[in-house]
Amino acid sequence: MSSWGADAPAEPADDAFGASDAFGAPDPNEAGEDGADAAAAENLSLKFATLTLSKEEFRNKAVAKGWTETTAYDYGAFQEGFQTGSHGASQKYEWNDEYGDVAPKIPDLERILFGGEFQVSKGKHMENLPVEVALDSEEKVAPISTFDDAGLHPVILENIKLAQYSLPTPIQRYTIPAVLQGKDVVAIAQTGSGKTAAYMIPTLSKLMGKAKKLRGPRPGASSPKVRAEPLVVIVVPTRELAMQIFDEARRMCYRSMLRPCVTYGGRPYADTMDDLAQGCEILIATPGRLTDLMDKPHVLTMSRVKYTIIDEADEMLNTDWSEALAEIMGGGDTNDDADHVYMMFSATFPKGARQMAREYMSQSYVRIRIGRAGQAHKNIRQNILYVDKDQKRECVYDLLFSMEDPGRTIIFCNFKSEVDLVDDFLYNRGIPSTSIHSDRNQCEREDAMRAFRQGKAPVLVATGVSARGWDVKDVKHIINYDLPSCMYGGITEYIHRIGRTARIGHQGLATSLYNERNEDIAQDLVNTLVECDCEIPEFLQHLVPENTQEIDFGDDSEDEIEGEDGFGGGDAGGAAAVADDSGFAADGAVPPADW
Ligand SMILES: Nc1ncnc2c1ncn2[C@@H]1O[C@H](COP(=O)(O)OP(=O)(O)OP(=O)(O)O)[C@@H](O)[C@H]1O
Repeated sequence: MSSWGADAPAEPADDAFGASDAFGAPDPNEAGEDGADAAAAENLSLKFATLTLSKEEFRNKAVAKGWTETTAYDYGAFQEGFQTGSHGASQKYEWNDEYGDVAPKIPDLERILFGGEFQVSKGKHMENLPVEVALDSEEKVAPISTFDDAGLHPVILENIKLAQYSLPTPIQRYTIPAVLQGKDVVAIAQTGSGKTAAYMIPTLSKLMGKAKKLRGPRPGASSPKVRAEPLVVIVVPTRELAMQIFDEARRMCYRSMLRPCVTYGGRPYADTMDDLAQGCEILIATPGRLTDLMDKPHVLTMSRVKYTIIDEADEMLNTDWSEALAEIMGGGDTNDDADHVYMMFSATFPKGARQMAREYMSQSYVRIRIGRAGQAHKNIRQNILYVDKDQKRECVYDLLFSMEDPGRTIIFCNFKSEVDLVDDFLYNRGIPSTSIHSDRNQCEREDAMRAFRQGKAPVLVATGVSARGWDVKDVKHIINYDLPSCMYGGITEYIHRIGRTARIGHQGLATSLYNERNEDIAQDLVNTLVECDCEIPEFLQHLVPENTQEIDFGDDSEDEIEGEDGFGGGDAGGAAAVADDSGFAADGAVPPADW
């Protein structure tokens, strides 16, 4: 064990890779979410066990739990294109007009959509997530306590149950009623807090009852193809995220008339056209491909769109996308009726981005923020190690053996060339790793992601930019091989990277390799560690603020609460909800029992 590894705490065994079967169904031995046993109590204190296994013992244990032997890529096959179809062509529920009012179940499809890698279980540590709510709305938004009391369409309620979402998360408690009231929404909440379902559930629920009336044409005998006339457009910054949101849409549209489609750069055009020509009510897209299609009126019209949703909104408001976004938000033949609803979601929302968001939203939009914009949470154990540049690879190798139990790990590098080098290095040492970055062709990207999700390659090396929003089950360890520099996202990027672990009440570890090249992010890093009660290493102690209770995060959240445009309503007569002593919004709603 090297000196770096000695500093690296191994995580507790509760949520480890092996505890819920590496590739799908939860292990029956895993304590349920209510199993507040002694072990859980100990985990609550976030104590991490010290390493006890040798590398050989660890490897044997890892193999027993699903680590595969390394297998070389067949790069030739990737060049030939998709062998088994792109992810966008994945199976979904196809409505048949003969169904009448109640559509039948399709057990095989149900298993695909809600089982295996898609089967989520809420972790045992929801109480470590922030619950303070800042809400600004002209009209009262009464938070829901359960999905059953939200007035949702019965089909989506059934799908929520199949997805095993037992209770709404804090962001869902407020966003669902706001969307059901027909409001434009800007919502900010921590990574892994369920923002996707927060917009998907109420939007689809509202449309399900009226789908027959609202939906566009379907191909028939006289016209074998139709153009896509979506009712909902969801725009996301990366291809992988588009596929993931499509998966959630496939689940939530199950047994409904709403047909989801996804389009992204790299998905073969012919494939996309064929899919859209079968009918499309929900369109998930990356911005470049969407504007491309908007220029082809025989393929796509935006004239029926009732909901435009921007996920990872601060990334999308980034100047690189600003032109495409302006076109999507109001260009082309976009429906500009007053009832067109706009929504924006992210875990981070710098002040500049918030100002831009206001340009696109109606004056009475509802703003919902859980905790502080850009806040990490205490379920992520953050650890910073001082490592010289030329020792980083060895260090990462050792870190992979530092966990008490093997789990999925993502290693972030700042450069594509570094990603390739680190992946090669680990592969040559027998680690089942894979990698992803924007220079890879689409087949390689989808294959790498599939291998990682399914656990065939439980170590993924990636550039940070590509990883926004990824939700992969059982990611136990994030390693920042490089820390993001302030020129390239800084602490915002760091928060998104470490947020790939410890999702929805689980715990995880984030280890960052630090040296003098990272001084520009040091102060922000220390502030984040202090806020999350994580240990500050000796070499960063001098940056610990004197008053740790009043750290200036430079995010201007307080401005929002107090200012004219503020969250919390202020003079605008808004229905402000702030946390009471119990940490739940003091708005009269009864908090769910176990959040
Ligand atoms: N109410 C719920 N109960 C249990 N699990 C849920 C619930 N809502 C969502 N989830 C699950 O939580 C996980 C994280 O959700 P999601 O990806 O939407 O997070 P997010 O807030 O968008 O994160 P990020 O900011 O990183 O994109 C998903 O696996 C999702 O299926």
